[in-house]
Amino acid sequence: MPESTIPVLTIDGPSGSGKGTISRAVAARLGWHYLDSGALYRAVGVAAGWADLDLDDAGALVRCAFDTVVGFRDDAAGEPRVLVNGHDATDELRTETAGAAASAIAAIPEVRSALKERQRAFRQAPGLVADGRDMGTVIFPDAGWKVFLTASAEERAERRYKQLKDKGVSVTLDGLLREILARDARDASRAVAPLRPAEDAVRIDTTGQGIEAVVERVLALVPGHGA
Ligand SMILES: Nc1ncnc2c1ncn2[C@@H]1O[C@H](COP(=O)(O)OP(=O)(O)OP(=O)(O)O)[C@@H](O)[C@H]1O
Ligand SMILES: Nc1ccn([C@H]2C[C@H](O)[C@@H](COP(=O)(O)O)O2)c(=O)n1
Repeated sequence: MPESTIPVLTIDGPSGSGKGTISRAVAARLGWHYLDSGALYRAVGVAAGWADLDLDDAGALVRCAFDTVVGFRDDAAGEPRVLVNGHDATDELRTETAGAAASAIAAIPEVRSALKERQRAFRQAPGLVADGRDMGTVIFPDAGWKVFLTASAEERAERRYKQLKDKGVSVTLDGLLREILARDARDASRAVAPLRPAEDAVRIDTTGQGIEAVVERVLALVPGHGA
């Protein structure tokens, strides 16, 4: 099947809007592949940290983006794991520190270019669900279905708070809200591929909506897959 005819559904949105959760569930229901593009940016940020690189050294970060090897696999319990340069970095990748580092390096245009083809290579039959910030605008502008997920910043902070508490991570709700607002501002204001809905994206505000309801709303967009 020529790559351009393989169906793609993109789900973009700010941090904590539920992109990863919804995309994974929708991909499973469709039997399609899943791309967590944020994990690629987080992996470069984490690899840069391991190599003690300066987050202001754009040249070194671009080299790091080209050199960092990222692998995705499910463990025996079916939980997704991410390998960075052969090491299981799943837990480190999910920290707020890694998210902030990813957001900072993602503002460097050459880092974005370095990751572009790697993301497009995930377009494999029978289809792909891709989540991130620029999936519908830059990486897969020809996607058949585009979603832009939102939720109030307060609800997103509460979701993250609950998620981290459940993992035994000590955080405060106020601190998380500040981090979420700072990351939204940085991701939306950068010059290249800023966080914004594609013109043809369907916007879904998930504030007060459960995960299953959102999954059904997204699936309803794909002919033959609604409830
Ligand atoms: N509609 C929803 N209602 C309640 N909780 C939700 C909903 N969607 C997602 N969540 C929960 O919110 C948390 C964050 O979701 P998720 O990691 O999918 O967000 P994200 O947009 O991918 O965030 P990030 O961009 O930071 O990776 C998870 O604990 C998830 O279970
Ligand atoms: N398509 C993407 C995906 C991610 N980023 C950057 C900006 C985010 O703050 C950071 C972490 O992403 P997350 O794992 O929270 O989805 O990575 C981006 O610029 N473009």
